[in-house]
Amino acid sequence: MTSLLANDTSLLNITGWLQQLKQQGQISALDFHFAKSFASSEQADVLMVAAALVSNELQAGHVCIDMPSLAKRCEQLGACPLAGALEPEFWQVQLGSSAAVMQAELSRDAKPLVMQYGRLYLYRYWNYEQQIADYFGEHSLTRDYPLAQIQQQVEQLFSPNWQMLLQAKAAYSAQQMALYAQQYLDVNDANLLNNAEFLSKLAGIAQVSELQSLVAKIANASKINWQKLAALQACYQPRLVISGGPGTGKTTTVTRLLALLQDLQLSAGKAALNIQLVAPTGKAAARLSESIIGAKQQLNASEQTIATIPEQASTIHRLLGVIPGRAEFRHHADNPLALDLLVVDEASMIDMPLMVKLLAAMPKQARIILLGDKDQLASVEAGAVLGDLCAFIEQGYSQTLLDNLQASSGFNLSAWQAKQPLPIADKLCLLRKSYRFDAHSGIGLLAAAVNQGQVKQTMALLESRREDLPYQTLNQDSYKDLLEQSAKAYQPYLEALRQALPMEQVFAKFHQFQLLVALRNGDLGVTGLNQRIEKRLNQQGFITLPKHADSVWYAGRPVMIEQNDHEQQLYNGDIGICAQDESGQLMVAFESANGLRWLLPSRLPAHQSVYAMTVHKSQGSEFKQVCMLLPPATQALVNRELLYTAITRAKSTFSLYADAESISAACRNKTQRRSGLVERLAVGE
Ligand SMILES: Nc1ncnc2c1ncn2[C@@H]1O[C@H](COP(=O)(O)OP(=O)(O)OP(=O)(O)O)[C@@H](O)[C@H]1O
Repeated sequence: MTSLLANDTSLLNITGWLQQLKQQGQISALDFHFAKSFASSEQADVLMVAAALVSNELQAGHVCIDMPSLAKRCEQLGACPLAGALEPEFWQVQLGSSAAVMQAELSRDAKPLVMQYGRLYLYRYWNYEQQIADYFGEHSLTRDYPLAQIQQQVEQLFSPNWQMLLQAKAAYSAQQMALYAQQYLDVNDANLLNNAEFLSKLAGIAQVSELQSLVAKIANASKINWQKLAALQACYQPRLVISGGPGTGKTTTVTRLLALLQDLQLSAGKAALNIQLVAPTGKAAARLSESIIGAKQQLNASEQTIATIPEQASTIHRLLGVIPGRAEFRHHADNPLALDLLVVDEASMIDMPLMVKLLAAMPKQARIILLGDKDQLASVEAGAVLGDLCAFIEQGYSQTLLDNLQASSGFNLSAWQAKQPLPIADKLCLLRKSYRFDAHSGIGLLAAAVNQGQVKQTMALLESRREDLPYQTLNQDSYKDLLEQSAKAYQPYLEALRQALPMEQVFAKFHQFQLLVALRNGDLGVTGLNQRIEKRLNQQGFITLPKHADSVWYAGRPVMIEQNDHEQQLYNGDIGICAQDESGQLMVAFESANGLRWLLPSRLPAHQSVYAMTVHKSQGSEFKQVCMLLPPATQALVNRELLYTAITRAKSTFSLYADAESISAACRNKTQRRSGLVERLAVGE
């Protein structure tokens, strides 16, 4: 079928229209040139508009565009010279009959554009999505280890901290203790512990062994511990995604899970698994290493097993092997990684192209464990892979997996039997309990309220004046207060620098506090706030701004790298602090696994001062105190994931400067990134 307007005049009109959109900044030069590549095709007018818009969607993080959105975008952009373009059916009919569009339901002959389930893709992105759907849609259950061995090892690794329970018993009343023990031991039925007989027996206990035998009487069938289940799932499922909010024990669980698998390997007389740890950024990798080292110290396992768990994590880019100047990596399907098990932390930050490259480089039989928080901001680039995979996380498990999990845990999982079992659902586990925040922690409660979109509850928490949740409405006065508070919070690291304390201590003090914002520019964004905080610290004498207008460097300037530079081994998100060396020369220090690295300021790739940081850049980091400025609701960036991600970066205090309307908008606006991955996994493609 040829378009109604497929003639020279219409093509000129379309080209002019797209040109105008490019000049207005509505579409990029890349979108425009991609559109022009269809200029000599049949139905060129239709294809050019569709191509420009689908390409443009990638910049908003969408992997594809659906027909109603194509029509809506044409309406929003205005004056589209294509008759019928405001109707979804127009696009369905026109693209559905175009020779330049692969109809994925009918054929797999590659074409530049692809249509599937009413969505239009660039071929490359359709193919990425297909590879992820194939990887996670495959049936991959295994039974590599004997049941008795699994049961025994998992009990040992996940045994409760008895001393901690005994200490709690000394501090709590009988009723409080019953509640605490119920939560700590993951007992479903409160009456099992909160009854006269149990309480009187508990009261008489003084030794760990007595406590153990009392607790042993509570049948496993009345408990569910999701951390333990995640570890067991890994015994049967070589491809696993573990999602959980802050402090739900993702690192603790993965460390125990690795110990379990290594134990099983060693007791079967096999070689220990070659395990590698990665994260998307250097900062997140450093944090993963730190957490694994901490979790290993708590492990109830043999020294031999503990020694087989690695501590050093690297970035995904480093693992895959960057080739300077090339988009491909050294490791790919034809040159897979040499490993048996890969742990990938902060998986929500991984965009679709990088995820595909990582999965492609995995050896066929190797295990992969993705860790992350499905509710955090999605990756900066297109896709929301972790979120899409986790769409099935409450779906329940197949009979086979359920039988194995029940047999190895003793838990009653009948409520978790899937009505329609899907391979992807067998690969997911959600950790549901936070071990970091107790029931009274404002941060934990606030994160949960925002995540569930509860506006009233969120406002009530913020207005309750909790110590860990200082809140002020954003106005001129509170803006000044925010500058004052931020400058004050940064003084300790500058004081440490002035006293010439070791740089490690300067960094530790710097990381105690972080101001987070949504915008890059303007008074409410990174640039405006950086300038004002710098000015304030200069007035207070904590820094001395350079006299020459063309110089930006001074001792104490904290910077964040904004571009990967493989030669210098500096990566997007790395933080450095400027300081004088012995000769008085200004250098920038960076922390690394092998200690400090010092670089000349002139050697740094793109960077920016980092008194204020965007929430996006803060992913994978944690700070004792976080202060957030949420811009007015008119900003498209104000959404639930943004506020939730900012809150969950804070360990002890989260202070918010925002107006009520903006907080309410953030709670209500859940971002939807368009992709077809959920549908493809649901039909088991
Ligand atoms: N089963 C458990 N029993 C007692 N404490 C636990 C348990 N699991 C985790 N914790 C504690 O909770 C805290 C958070 O655990 P962990 O760091 O593993 O969580 P996480 O989900 O990786 O956190 P993050 O929010 O940093 O990603 C740690 O102090 C850890 O020791």
